[in-house]
Amino acid sequence: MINAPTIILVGPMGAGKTTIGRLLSQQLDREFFDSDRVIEENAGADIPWIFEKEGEEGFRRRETQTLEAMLSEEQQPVVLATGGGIVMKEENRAMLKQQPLVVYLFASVAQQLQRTSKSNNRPLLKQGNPKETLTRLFALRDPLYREVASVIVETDSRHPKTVANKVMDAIKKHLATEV
Ligand SMILES: Nc1ncnc2c1ncn2[C@@H]1O[C@H](COP(=O)(O)OP(=O)(O)O)[C@@H](O)[C@H]1O
Ligand SMILES: O=C(O)C1=C[C@@H](OP(=O)(O)O)[C@@H](O)[C@H](O)C1
Ligand SMILES: [Mg+2]
Repeated sequence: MINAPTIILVGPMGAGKTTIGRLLSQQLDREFFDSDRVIEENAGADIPWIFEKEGEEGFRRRETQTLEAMLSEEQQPVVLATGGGIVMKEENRAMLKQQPLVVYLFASVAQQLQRTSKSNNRPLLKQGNPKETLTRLFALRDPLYREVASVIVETDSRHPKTVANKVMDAIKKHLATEV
């Protein structure tokens, strides 16, 4: 595992990308990045503010720039959590597909709904009915997560530590079978 490449987490809002990414980075003693946090730091503003002032389009532009910068920098292997919409742009998917270790954290819509109901900082869930939004986005994005991922890990009804261990096992298995 010491030699494992950068681990990139994709999946819907509430899958646990940020939470599991941090745990994995601790277990592997690696740096952790979250594309959403990097976007916020570079913008000097939070995501709701960016959506309000620049629209989703402005946010997506920043997201692509951030992904590009993070993947092109020569760096030690890190753990990178992405935002749930990273797969919407073709150019992002092309970048992700070139990466050796992209993990899709799968969560059912019911579980996404439960986990995202605790916070207030996801602009896409602030308008309309969150269940309908998550259902619509899942139908659109689930095939795209599958398209870019090399490993899929189910997260429903599992404690974050259990999910992190499952990801580690799945990565080991994947790296062992890859030639
Ligand atoms: N496996 C899990 N079991 C229970 N709660 C979780 C799990 N993974 C994440 N959470 C919680 O769900 C919420 C959303 O998690 P987060 O890591 O922000 O997801 P994402 O980055 O994929 O949107 C947080 O409150 C987090 O503590
Ligand atoms: O699914 C999406 O389009 C988004 C997911 C969010 O990240 P998380 O998946 O970490 O919540 C964040 O990037 C933004 O609110 C948009
Ligand atoms: Mg997140």
